[in-house]
Amino acid sequence: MARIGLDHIRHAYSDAAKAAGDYALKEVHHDWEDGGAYALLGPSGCGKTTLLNIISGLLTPSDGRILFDGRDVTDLPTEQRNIAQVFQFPVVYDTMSVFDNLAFPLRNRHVPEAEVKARVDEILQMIDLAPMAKRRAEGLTADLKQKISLGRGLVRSDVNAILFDEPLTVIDPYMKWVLRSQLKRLHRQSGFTMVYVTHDQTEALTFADKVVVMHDGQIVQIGTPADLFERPSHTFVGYFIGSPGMNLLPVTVEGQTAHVGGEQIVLSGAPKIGTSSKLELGIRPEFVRLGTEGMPVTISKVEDIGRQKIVRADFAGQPIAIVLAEDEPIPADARVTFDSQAIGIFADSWRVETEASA
Ligand SMILES: Nc1ncnc2c1ncn2[C@@H]1O[C@H](COP(=O)(O)OP(=O)(O)OP(=O)(O)O)[C@@H](O)[C@H]1O
Repeated sequence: MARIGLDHIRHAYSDAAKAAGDYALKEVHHDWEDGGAYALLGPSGCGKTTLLNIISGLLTPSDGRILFDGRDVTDLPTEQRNIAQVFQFPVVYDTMSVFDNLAFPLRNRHVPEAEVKARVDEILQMIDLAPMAKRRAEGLTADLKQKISLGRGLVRSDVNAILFDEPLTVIDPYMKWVLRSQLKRLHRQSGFTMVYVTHDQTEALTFADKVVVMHDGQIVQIGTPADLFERPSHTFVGYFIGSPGMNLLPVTVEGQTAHVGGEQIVLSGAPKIGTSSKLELGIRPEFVRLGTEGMPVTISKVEDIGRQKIVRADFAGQPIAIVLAEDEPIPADARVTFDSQAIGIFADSWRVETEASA
């Protein structure tokens, strides 16, 4: 297993790139811990695959270096990086048995047959395919074939990292849930460094210890699922994570008071705002309280989503969402208060510290 160093990496698909906007991947500079489970999360086109391909060696970055445990591997081809990869669609040898498919990466490296058997048996148990070990892969469902691909990704114990590129795309929703939980368990048992690309927040949040949120070619935050929910660093993280996402309201700020339209909201501390041009107040729908006290709102819609209700309302001329428990009443003359500890102030999209939180 290895620590993955991303040393001032940038990538442009055109040689003529000059401005930041010409780069599919803007500067990335981070160290990912040995044995960590990282998910690269972001919408289509944000640069996830570009970054994954740079780690795997399918792409050479325009600038910067990639390091495995401090060793520069930037110019090494994929085969020499000692990584395992699991792709979106199963890569399975139909004519081989399930056992032989899993044994393939080990036999390829001339691992002694007794060791192959022990390791493959262990993986077969982990992915619940032991009863099918002798069956030919041909004719198995896509789910089962993808389980074999996952197992093959996990079979070697000497890899630097295992890279997963949207591995559950072809899997039906129930099986997705099962495999996601198994993968998390496998990570805990094995301690492999894992990097998992997805645009699905549920997948990222359930799999990863650290979620790497990407937006427009940049990493905007690396954090635990709780960090992303409680303290998003960027407005993109606020509205991309959560369902519905964070409410973002244009504000002006004077000392410890934020003004939204004609309403005043007292903050937990004075935000340290520099000369930024655009200020927003962020509050998650879960931390807006609806009752008979506070600031007026006009409710436009109530969506019943089972154990919760989502209330859509107009607050000081801005649309906001409020999450209520299913049995919470909605008063006729509804008003809102904001939990001051849950408010974030964002200047030009980035969270600013307050005197109390710094
Ligand atoms: N081979 C290529 N040549 C030119 N531009 C490319 C190439 N591959 C990707 N891009 C561009 O680089 C940007 C980042 O693409 P990338 O595939 O890394 O995003 P992604 O987040 O993985 O998206 P998806 O989830 O759709 O795969 C996009 O604007 C894309 O159009």
